[in-house]
Amino acid sequence: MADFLDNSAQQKDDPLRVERAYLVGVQNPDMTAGEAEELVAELTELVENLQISVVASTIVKLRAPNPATLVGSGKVEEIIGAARLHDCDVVVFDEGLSPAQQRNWEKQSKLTVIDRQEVILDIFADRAQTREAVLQVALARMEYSLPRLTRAWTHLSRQRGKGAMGGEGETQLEQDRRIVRDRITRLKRELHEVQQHRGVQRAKRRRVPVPTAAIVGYTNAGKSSLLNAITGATVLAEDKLFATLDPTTRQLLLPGNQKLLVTDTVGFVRRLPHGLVEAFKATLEEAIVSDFLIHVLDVTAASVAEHHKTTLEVLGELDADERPRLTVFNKIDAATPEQINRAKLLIPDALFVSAVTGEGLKEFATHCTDLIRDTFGSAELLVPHERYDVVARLHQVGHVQEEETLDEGVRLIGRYPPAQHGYFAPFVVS
Ligand SMILES: Nc1nc2c(ncn2[C@@H]2O[C@H](COP(=O)(O)OP(=O)(O)OP(=O)(O)O)[C@@H](O)[C@H]2O)c(=O)[nH]1
Ligand SMILES: [Mg+2]
Repeated sequence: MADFLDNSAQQKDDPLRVERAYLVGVQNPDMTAGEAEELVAELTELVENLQISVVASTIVKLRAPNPATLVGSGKVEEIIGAARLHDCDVVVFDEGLSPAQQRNWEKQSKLTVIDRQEVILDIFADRAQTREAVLQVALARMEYSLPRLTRAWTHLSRQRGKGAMGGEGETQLEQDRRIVRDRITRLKRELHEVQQHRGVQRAKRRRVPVPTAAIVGYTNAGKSSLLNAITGATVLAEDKLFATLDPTTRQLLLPGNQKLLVTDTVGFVRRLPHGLVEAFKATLEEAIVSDFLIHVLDVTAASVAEHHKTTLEVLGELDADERPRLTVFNKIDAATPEQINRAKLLIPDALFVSAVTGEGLKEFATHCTDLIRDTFGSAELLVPHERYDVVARLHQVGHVQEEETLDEGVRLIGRYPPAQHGYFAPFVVS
C-alpha cells in the first residue's frame, strides 16, 4: 500500500511528471466575471502548490454544459490549441469533470486533463501527516479514481503515459478495479481502528472540565498564526494552502484565569471534493464537539464573503453550524479602510485582529471568556429564604434560567461571571 500512500517524494524527479499547466475557468450563468476570475486565481494557487507552473489560463462562459466535454467542441479545439502553443502538459479545469468528460478530453488532446477536485486531493495527499489523515486522504483518492481507471494520468502515479489508454483489455481493467476496491475496503477497516482508538482518547480528555474551542475557516485565513499568537505555541504557519491538515490543540489562559483548549483545524476551500468532506468528518469531529467555534477570515481577501459562506456551508455539512461562534477578521495590519468597512457590513458583531502585530488579541481573549461564561458556568443554587439578597444579586449580575420556590429556600439555575464565583459558591448545590 506504500505506493498509494506516498507518491510525492519519489516522483519529484520523474521526467514524466507534469510541469506546465493551462487553466480553464468556467463562468456559469449565475456568476459574475469577477467571481470567475477569483476562482481561477485561487486555482492557480492550488496548482502551484503541487509544484506545477501555471503558464496561461482562460475563462469559458458556459450556458449549458456539454455532456461529452463540458464546453462546446469549438472551445475544446481552442483550448487544446492554446495549451499546445504554451507548451503545456496538463490542462486543469476549475469545474468538476465527469470520468467520461475527462477521458474524452485526454483522448482528444493527448494531454493530461484534471479538475480542481483532483488538485485538492493531491495537495491533501502531500500534506497529510498523522496516520488518520494519511488513511483518509488515501481513501478519498481511491474513491475518486475508481471510475477513472482508464485514464492516461492517474494520481496513483501522478505522471503521464502510464497505464496505457485504449489498448488495455477489459480483463486488465476489471483486475485494476478489483484491486482498488480491495484497497478501499482495507483502508476503511484501518481507519475504523484508528478512529476507535482516537475516540477512546477523546473520551478520556473530555472528563477534564476545560472548555474547548475550534478555530475554523477558509484556507490561508491565518488560523494557525492566530493560534500561535494567542498561545505562543509553535504551530506550522506558512503561506501555503492547507498548511495544516491535522488538528493541533493548545491550552490558552484567558483573563479571569479561565482555561481554554483551542484546536486548529484544516482550512476549508470552495468546491472541496465531497469525498474529502466525508473523509475529514472524523478529524473535524474535534471541531464539532468543541464548545464553540472561532471562525477566522482573511479581511484582505477579495472574496471574503464567499469564504465566509463556504465555511458555513461546510460547517453545515458537519452539523456544526449551530454551535456558538465567534467571527474574527484577521490580517487587519494589511487591510485598507474599505476592506475593514466591508467586513463590518458582512458581520456586524465580528472582532478584528492581527496575528502578526497582536492588535485586537486582548479583546479577542475577553470575548472568549464572555462566550465561555455564556456557554458555561451554569450552576444550580439553593438559597435560603433569609438570603434573598443573593437571589437579587444573581438577577442583577447573572442570568437566571430557572427559579422555583421550595420550603427550604429558592432553587435557581443560572449563569454568572467567573469573578462572582466566590460570592455564589456557598449556595451551589451542583
Ligand atoms: N499580514 C498578515 N499576514 C498574516 C496574518 N496572519 C497570518 N498571516 C499570513 O497568512 C498566511 C497564512 O497563515 P496560516 O496561519 O498558515 O493560515 P491558515 O489559516 O492556518 O492556513 P491553512 O492551515 O493552510 O488552512 C501566512 O503567510 C501568514 O504569515 C496577519 O495578521 N497579518
Ligand atoms: Mg493552518
